[in-house]
Amino acid sequence: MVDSADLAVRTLGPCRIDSPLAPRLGARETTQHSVVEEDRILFDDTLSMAGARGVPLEQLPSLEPGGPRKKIYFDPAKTRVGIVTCGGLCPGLNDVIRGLVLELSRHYGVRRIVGFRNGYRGFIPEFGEDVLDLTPEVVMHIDDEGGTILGTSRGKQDPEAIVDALERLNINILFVIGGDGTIRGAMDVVRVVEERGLKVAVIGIPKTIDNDIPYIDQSFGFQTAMSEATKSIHAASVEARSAPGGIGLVKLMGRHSGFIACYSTLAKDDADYVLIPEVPFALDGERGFLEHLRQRVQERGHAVVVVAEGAGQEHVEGEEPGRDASGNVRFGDIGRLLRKRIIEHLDARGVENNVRYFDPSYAIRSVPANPYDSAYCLRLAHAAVHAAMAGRTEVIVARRRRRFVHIPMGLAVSRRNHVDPLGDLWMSVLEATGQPVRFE
Ligand SMILES: Nc1ncnc2c1ncn2[C@@H]1O[C@H](COP(=O)(O)OP(=O)(O)O)[C@@H](O)[C@H]1O
Ligand SMILES: O=P(O)(O)OC[C@H]1O[C@](O)(COP(=O)(O)O)[C@@H](O)[C@@H]1O
Ligand SMILES: [Mg+2]
Repeated sequence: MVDSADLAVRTLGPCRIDSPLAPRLGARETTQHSVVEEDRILFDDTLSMAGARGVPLEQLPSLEPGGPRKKIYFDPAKTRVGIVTCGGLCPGLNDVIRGLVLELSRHYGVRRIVGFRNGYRGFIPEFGEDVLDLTPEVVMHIDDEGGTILGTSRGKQDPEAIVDALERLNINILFVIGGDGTIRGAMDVVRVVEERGLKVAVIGIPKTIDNDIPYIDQSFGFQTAMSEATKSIHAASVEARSAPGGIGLVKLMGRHSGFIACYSTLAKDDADYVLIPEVPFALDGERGFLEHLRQRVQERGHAVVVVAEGAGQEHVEGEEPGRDASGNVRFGDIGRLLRKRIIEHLDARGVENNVRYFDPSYAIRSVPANPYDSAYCLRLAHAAVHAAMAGRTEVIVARRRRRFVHIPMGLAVSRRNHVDPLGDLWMSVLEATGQPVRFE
């Protein structure tokens, strides 16, 4: 259970410098549209959860609000900033980089901003990566392209060497744009910064198309990625409806979470089945998936199946793809397994079938952000700059229940965000597809 200690935000010290944005903050007060910096945002949002704490109102766990402060910690004229992007691609990475540079330059007057290339390896001399000077002119139109102008990578790097690079370049603010692994790497950097008694702020902007980062509404880029995924689901539906016994089968990314599969199905209500990592399913047997699919195809003449890449791994044992450079599990190919098993099952029963397999894989994450995610990325970048200039560290900036907040990194990596099989989202998917609650 999350408590107040989990939500405490670390700071480098008192804020004594007038913020350039202070004149804009004078008349503000806490409303449903804004929160003043002295206020806090309740963590629990139902009476039952708040009541279960059994503590007075002021002791309920609460989050520090994001947004500009009247006073800041860093002197903009003496501030040098580093930016790094790590892990898998996600629509909006360039939007975040652009937003950070424009906010730092235009509103705080920070002039020295560098980008580290290819993830954390950009700090390590052996990789010979030069840094990239980031100015408004350099970043102005980078949001038109997917990917990241800095490049990215996976694989743990030595935090001591990373902090050596920060010291060599006199960097006192580091923005890390990445997912769970990146945030863990940032925590290692914070530890070394403290051991050396340095005053360096490390702020995370949570990134992943998987939406597997907890305690936030949705990670940036997720909406764009799931929108891209709907194109494959629609194509699968067209193929399935255009052939006797047509079956469209779509495999989608998402790692150990089924959010992309769920939302892209709800958006393009063409799927008859959604299979996700969070809900096991039996393939065989009278109540298994294959038999149910056979009946659906014989009744309707076609069907669409959406499967998340991490689903049904118990059916692809023996394929030992191992782990990637960051230690993330690599999955057996559930898409190809399902394709094979569906054809075998229907052929054996003399049921005509034409299976069309779609694996959009990287196509959903290498596109530019849609306008919604672009706006979201810009606001996240603004919040990250405000947090850093106010001397916060070891936090990610996030939107939680429509409010921008500071979430300690330790909490952000304490668990993974999953589709709750008993939650509203999965209920909606079952209602949309009409599939049984369980295949067993
Ligand atoms: N457990 C960890 N501890 C420290 N650093 C990590 C850890 N896992 C990953 N990293 C660092 O974070 C980077 C990205 O992590 P990864 O899990 O691949 O992607 P993402 O952060 O997008 O989920 C890796 O290049 C690695 O340097
Ligand atoms: O980019 P790689 O190494 O092929 O890994 C693919 C994985 O990256 C992702 O696209 C995004 O993962 P991260 O955001 O955690 O990096 C996953 O959905 C997918 O399983
Ligand atoms: Mg990740």
